[in-house]
Amino acid sequence: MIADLSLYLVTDPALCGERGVVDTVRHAVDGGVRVVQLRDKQATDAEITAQLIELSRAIGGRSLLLVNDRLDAAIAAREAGARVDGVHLGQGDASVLRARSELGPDALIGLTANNRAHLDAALALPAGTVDYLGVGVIRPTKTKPDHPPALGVDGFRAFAAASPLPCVAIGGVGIDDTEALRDAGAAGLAVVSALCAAEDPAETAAAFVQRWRAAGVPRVLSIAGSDPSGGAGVQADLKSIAASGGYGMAVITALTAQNTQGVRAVHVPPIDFLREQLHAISDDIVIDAVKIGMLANAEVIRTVVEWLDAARPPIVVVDPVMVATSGDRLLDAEAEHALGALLARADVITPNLGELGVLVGRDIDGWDDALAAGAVLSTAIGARVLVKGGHLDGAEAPDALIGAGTTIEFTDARIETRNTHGTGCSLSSALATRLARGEAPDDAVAGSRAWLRESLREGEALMVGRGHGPINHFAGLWARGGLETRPSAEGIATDWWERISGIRSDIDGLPFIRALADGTLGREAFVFYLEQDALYLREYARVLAEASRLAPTSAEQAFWAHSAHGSIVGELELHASWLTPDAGVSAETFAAERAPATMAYLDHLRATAFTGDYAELIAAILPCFWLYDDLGRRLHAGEFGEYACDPQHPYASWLATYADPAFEQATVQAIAYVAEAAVSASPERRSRMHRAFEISAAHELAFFAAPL
Ligand SMILES: Cc1ncc(COP(=O)(O)OP(=O)(O)O)c(N)n1
Ligand SMILES: Cc1nc(C(=O)O)sc1CCOP(=O)(O)O
Ligand SMILES: [Mg+2]
Repeated sequence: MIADLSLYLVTDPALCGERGVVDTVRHAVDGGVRVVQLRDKQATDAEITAQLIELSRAIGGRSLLLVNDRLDAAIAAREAGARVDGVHLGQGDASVLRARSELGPDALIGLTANNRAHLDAALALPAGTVDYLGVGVIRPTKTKPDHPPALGVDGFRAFAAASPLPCVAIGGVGIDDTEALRDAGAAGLAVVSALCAAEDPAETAAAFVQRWRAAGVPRVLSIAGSDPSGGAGVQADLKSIAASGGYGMAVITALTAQNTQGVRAVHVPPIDFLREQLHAISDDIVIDAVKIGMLANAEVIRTVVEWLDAARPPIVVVDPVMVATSGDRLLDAEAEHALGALLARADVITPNLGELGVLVGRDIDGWDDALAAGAVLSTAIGARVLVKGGHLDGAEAPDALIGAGTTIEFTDARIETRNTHGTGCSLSSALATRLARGEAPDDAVAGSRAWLRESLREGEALMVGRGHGPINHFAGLWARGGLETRPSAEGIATDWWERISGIRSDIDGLPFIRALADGTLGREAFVFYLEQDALYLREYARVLAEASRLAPTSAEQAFWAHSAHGSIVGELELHASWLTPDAGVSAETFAAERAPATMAYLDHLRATAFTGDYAELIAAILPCFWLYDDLGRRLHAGEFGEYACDPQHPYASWLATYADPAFEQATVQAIAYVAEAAVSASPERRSRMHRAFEISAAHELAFFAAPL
């Protein structure tokens, strides 16, 4: 394990005063100290051993524990069962070679180096003998009166630049040195008086940690499954971490074969390989935060828990991936049980309402109930809970950060988009990164949510997949960097047409279409269809007229008005030519009942017209043009059989109306108007347009299916 040396407390009994060393250490570790070095020049070895045993208990594995100078005392404390992780030795102290030999390869051994000669000597030692260098003094300090000449920050920078070993800055280090020393290459700050003499060591340590984190690029490890479509899993985590200002790393717990339409297969590699991945990272890289996502089974969960206890990352965010978008439970009972141990090691968990329900053992009934359940869970696991309300119905999309006796709610208008794949993964990764940058929890949630909303709004432009597409993790960065890419009108039209390919093939396969094409369609079904078409066209004409009224240009106003005229003329011709008494149709066709499919379609169009949004309305209007034109030309071109082109076909004259060149031209124009409106629309409005378009296409399918 590589040690996190970021905040390194060296104790001094005099400076700890009446509070004493143990309580000072306990509070400082509570505040985020990562290494404790017991330093006491007056105590006997036996006394040092006893203090190490007491400190080991007080720290409880939450920080590393070293001892200054006293190698034998460290050995004795270990033999007494204390967890003593290593020693720090000076130039005149015991040999680091002996320390390594006595304490073993996993011990943390530090060596003081105040000048170039010390550095060269350290580098001449066998590799792996020394883990880090204590380099000082940065400035004169009373804590060590016999200190060597001050290096200053620049002297430290030069030293660190020449050292392949991590360098911890020591000697006169205060909180205001944090940024400069981290920038100078420090692997950590070793402080004595700044913490031992502090009125509140926990608060002071936390302040040091916040400044240290804010001064660097957080190294964030995602432990999750792989989503080859790039929208969720480690792929989304890495994008989210990078977009939030972190350096992302990823350990893969499971391989999935999935796309925007669902998961096809899951492969869980051998558990030893997961363990190897985890240790490969923690043996080499200081981890500032971990985000844990999909853990496929109990064995994977236990392996991750075991590693967490060894690696002790300072920030752990768990996205309890337990319930699929479909509502299916993703973990078996054993895994759900094992999850408890993982949650107990989390700083924040981010369940959606389904996952919250599983974790508290009951269904969640609305937002207030979710808040209550979140509070229960937070108390039970001793961590903050970010309850995600995205699955709630309604115009609002709330979240709430619950924990430490507070509930902070965040709410915004829901963003209407189908491109929500990986939203949960992305939010939790952004949150972990922001926490590792030193942001306060509520600020980190607010910032992550704002970034996520921008990414959701821009997801449509990516045009990824035919199902629930991904968010655009870098939308904001691209916009600010001049890299924003707007889709072309042609690209949008192609994408939208492709996205209804399933509906289009379903229409082709309908009995009604097949029977119409091969001439076997019964008279009754045909007349039913004509009647419904007549009822539809009369109302469709009104919707087209509304589009004309809303149109932003006179050309579009004229086009939609002309189309409205064409629709009502078409309806009238239906009557004149087909809906006649000798066709066995009553003159009062409009007394005919609107079939459910007709009613639903018209309701969708009228509801869209009611929004007053021109772009959304013409998107809803478009499928009627596009699908009829496409179907008619293919029918007429013989794609459904040559007979459809035969003048002897019982419906030859009807089929001929489908292939009208004027209608084809009108369709091309309608597509152009919609695509141009989509290009200039905001991503959110474009998403609403696309949704209206897709719903209309689905109604077309139902309309063609109704007669048979
Ligand atoms: C982290 C760290 N760096 C340097 C020292 C100084 O150790 P040493 O040179 O052994 O001097 P004394 O501490 O013994 O006075 C340190 N203790 N820790
Ligand atoms: C223990 C120690 N070693 C130093 C070295 O330069 O090797 S300076 C030092 C004391 C640092 O105390 P304070 O943080 O209160 O300045
Ligand atoms: Mg010493």
